[in-house]
Amino acid sequence: MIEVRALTKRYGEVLAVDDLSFTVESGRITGFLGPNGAGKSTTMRMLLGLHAPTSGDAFIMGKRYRDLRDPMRVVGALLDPKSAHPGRTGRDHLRWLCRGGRIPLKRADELLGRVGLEHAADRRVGGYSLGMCQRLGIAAMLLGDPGALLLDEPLNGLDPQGIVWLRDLLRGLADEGRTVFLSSHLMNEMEATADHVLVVRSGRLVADVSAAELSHRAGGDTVRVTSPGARDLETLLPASATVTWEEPDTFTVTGVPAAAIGDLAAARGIALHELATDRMRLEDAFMELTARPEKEGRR
Ligand SMILES: Nc1ncnc2c1ncn2[C@@H]1O[C@H](COP(=O)(O)OP(=O)(O)OP(=O)(O)O)[C@@H](O)[C@H]1O
Repeated sequence: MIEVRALTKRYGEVLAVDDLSFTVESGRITGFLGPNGAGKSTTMRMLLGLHAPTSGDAFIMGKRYRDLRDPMRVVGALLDPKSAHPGRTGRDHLRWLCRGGRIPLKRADELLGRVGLEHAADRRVGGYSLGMCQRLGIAAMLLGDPGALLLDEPLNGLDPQGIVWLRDLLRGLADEGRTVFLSSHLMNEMEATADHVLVVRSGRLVADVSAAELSHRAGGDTVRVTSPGARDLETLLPASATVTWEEPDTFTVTGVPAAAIGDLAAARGIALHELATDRMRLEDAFMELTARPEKEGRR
């Protein structure tokens, strides 16, 4: 579990984190979402003892980072994928971290295999692609088999296969009961990855909700339906549905999920030529939450 209480960080005139309080539960993936400059990295750095808070507290598994006796075994972090020394090989980098954390050196090879870098283990990190650096960073994060994981924008620089791979890995880690906390500035990315989302704006928490709840706040998804029997289908929709006609055979509808529309059409033998959920609505919900028309929250 990760806990932040009234955490505040001021850099001169800039209030980067403003009286932030939240809890990140174990056993699920929690997204830390906010536009650039919202204070996500600063919060993570304070959790990891890299920056001192101006006031407030940050706890990992019930303790301040500086009070952890064996930090690599409690928390793993992926902050800057390019932090490994470019002149070292991937294996040497991980072994060097093992030595610092009093972790058996064989963990380096175990993790290189787990992240799919065994073939590049003896190449210098300077020649790694960004995606390979991310994988090496993830291996480093997991060396101590920690219960809490913090990842700052981990999906940046990964190709689509890499994104799916990382999502599966994080899901597996959460299913093992670990606390998985990752930041992003992209709502759609979070929606596909996280179970729960903390939204920050100007250093303040503006939402602490499930991804489904955030979608609900946007008024639910809009579903686009094209069917030669569209008029008939409309008459079958529940009272909660709000229909907007776009073409003689096409309407968009809110208040009823796509699956329910598909089931209705199937039950009445109505052919569907298109049944699509507009995911952009979720992005809209996020934009609305994080829009900053005035310098709200800054003092
Ligand atoms: N070391 C620093 N000195 C001065 N200001 C800083 C420092 N680090 C961050 N800031 C400022 O604090 C605010 C929050 O930055 P932070 O990097 O935590 O945001 P973020 O949500 O992680 O954004 P991004 O996605 O761009 O990394 C920004 O206004 C930033 O310019």
